[in-house]
Amino acid sequence: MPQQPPIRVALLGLGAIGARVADGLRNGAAPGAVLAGAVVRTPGAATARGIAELDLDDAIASSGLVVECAGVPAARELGPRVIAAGRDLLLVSIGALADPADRARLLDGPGVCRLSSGAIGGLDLLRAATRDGGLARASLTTTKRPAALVQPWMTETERAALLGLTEPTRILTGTVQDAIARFPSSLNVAVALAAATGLWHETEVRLVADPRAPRTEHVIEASGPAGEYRFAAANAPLPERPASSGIVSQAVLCGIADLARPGGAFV
Ligand SMILES: NC(=O)C1=CN([C@@H]2O[C@H](COP(=O)(O)OP(=O)(O)OC[C@H]3O[C@@H](n4cnc5c(N)ncnc54)[C@H](O)[C@@H]3O)[C@@H](O)[C@H]2O)C=CC1
Ligand SMILES: O=C([O-])CC(=O)C(=O)O
Repeated sequence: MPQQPPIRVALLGLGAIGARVADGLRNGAAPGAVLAGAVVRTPGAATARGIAELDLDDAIASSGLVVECAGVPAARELGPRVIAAGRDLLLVSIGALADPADRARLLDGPGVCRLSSGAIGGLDLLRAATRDGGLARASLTTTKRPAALVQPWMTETERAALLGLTEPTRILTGTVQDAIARFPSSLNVAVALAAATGLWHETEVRLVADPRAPRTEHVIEASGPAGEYRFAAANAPLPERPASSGIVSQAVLCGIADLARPGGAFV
């Protein structure tokens, strides 16, 4: 069989997850894929790591796949440009799909937008369960350390209260839209759950700040005529950025590998 040329991957964002994905690509962790370069916000941040620094147009032109790991605002702003140019996009900041207009710009092509499973699992089963009205309701309960949940919109008093917690405390109960608006770098998983089930308005999101939580937990519960489902993940947080789970870069590398060498993937 003739060998396929490797798929060239451009990263959008080179923070905690992006840097690990870049290292994985350079170490052969996604066979059939090579790193073309990265789009960064701080000039020099990619070249300092020996990675070609690209602007978005270069990234689109010089790659077969753009992998977004730059956060929800960047995904909303730049993701649609990738798709409009006909280039495929692997989205990690799934929160960019929360707004229906952004969702259409990202999902309606001509480029293909793939969604990373990121920090959670069970989305394939829930997607199947939701067909023919099989799911009526869903919830996500996420637990993280308080320091990982501090947000720019918090007042000094709110921030101090969060950091001073001594017991597990629920700090959000709301819709998927509330969750991603208030915690855009912590609750992409809520939007991933809604994207899989279509239960954009019927999903309740709860966020718990636990000063003693050794891991980041995501518990998904869903039910309806199709059955009852419960998935729990307890992920080790990234040491350099505890807001993100360590598993996410591996999920992204699995996704890239599946796109580079189709076959054997669960779909
Ligand atoms: N789907 C999921 O399960 C998960 C999704 N995420 C998403 O991944 C994002 C990245 O996570 P981390 O790497 O931990 O965050 P991070 O803050 O370490 O990295 C984000 C990087 O993107 C860069 N960036 C921001 N805007 C940019 C732009 N316009 N152009 C180029 N670079 C830009 C920042 O400078 C930073 O280096 C999170 O903000 C979140 O949206 C994170 C964890 C789980
Ligand atoms: O990494 C995680 O555990 C989840 C996360 O930050 C997100 O969904 O934005």
